[in-house]
Amino acid sequence: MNAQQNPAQFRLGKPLVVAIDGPSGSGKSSISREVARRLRANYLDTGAMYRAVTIACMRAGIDLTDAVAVEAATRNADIELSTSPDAEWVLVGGEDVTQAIREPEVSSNVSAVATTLGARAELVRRQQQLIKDSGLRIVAEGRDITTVVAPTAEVRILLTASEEARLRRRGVQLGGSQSAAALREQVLTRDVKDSTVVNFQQAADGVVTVDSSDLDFEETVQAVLDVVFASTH
Ligand SMILES: Nc1ncnc2c1ncn2[C@@H]1O[C@H](COP(=O)(O)OP(=O)(O)OP(=O)(O)O)[C@@H](O)[C@H]1O
Ligand SMILES: Nc1ccn([C@H]2C[C@H](O)[C@@H](COP(=O)(O)O)O2)c(=O)n1
Repeated sequence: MNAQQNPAQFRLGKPLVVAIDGPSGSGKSSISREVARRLRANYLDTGAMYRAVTIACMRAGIDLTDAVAVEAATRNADIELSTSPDAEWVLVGGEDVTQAIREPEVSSNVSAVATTLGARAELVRRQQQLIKDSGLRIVAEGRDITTVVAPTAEVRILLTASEEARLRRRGVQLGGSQSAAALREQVLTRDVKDSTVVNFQQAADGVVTVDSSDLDFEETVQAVLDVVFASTH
C-alpha cells in the first residue's frame, strides 16, 4: 500500500516533522503547503521569515552589507506568521506584509540577510521554537531544514527540479511579466548567493531526493507523500 491508496494512515494526531529543502522555484512552498493539508499538519515557510527580516531592515534604512546591524535587526524583529496551511499571513511589527515580502525588491535583497550568519542563528532558533509550538506535527520548508533546523525530523526531503523547469514555473507564476534575464536573477543568481552559506543543491546523508522536473503538481505531492509513508513505516 502507498500513500495514494490510503492517505489516512499518516500517524494522524501524532508527531510528524517533515523537513523539505530545495532550490528556488523547485516547488517547496506550494508542494509543502498541500502536503501539510493532506497530513493535517501545520506548515512553516521559513523563507518568509528571511523575507520579513529583509523588509524590516529595508524599512529601517539598515545597510544590508553591515552584518552587525543586520544581526541586531534580526534579533529585534517582531515577526509573526501563520503556521496553518490554509491561511497565509506574515506580520512585521503588527503590520501585514504578506504581499510586500514577495516584491522583486525584497527577492533581490533577501540573500544579504540569508548570508548573515548571526541572522541565520536567530532565525533558526525561532524556527525550532515554532516547530515545537506546532506540537511537532508540521511540514517545514526552506534551505537548511533537513540539515540545521530539523536534522532529526522523521522525514527529510530535498525537492529538486531542473533549471529549465524552475525558470518556466516561476515565469508562469509571475504571469509572464518578467524578462528571461530577470527570471534568471530571481531564481538562479539568488541560489548561487544563498548556496554560499547552506547546501540545498545536494541531499545530505539520509535525505531523500524528489526530482519534480517531469512531474506535474499532483504527481509531486504524491511523490512526497510516498516518501513520508515510506519513512514512517
Ligand atoms: N511539479 C510541479 N509542476 C508544475 N508546477 C509546479 C510544480 N511544483 C510547483 N509548481 C509551481 O511552480 C511555482 C513555484 O513553486 P513554489 O513557489 O512553491 O517554489 P519554491 O521552491 O517555494 O520557490 P522559492 O524558494 O523561490 O520561494 C508555483 O507556481 C507552483 O504552483
Ligand atoms: N531556511 C531558509 C529559508 C530561506 N532562506 C533564504 C534563501 C532565499 O533567498 C530567501 C527567501 O526564501 P524563499 O521565500 O525564496 O524560499 O531566504 C534560507 O537561507 N534558509
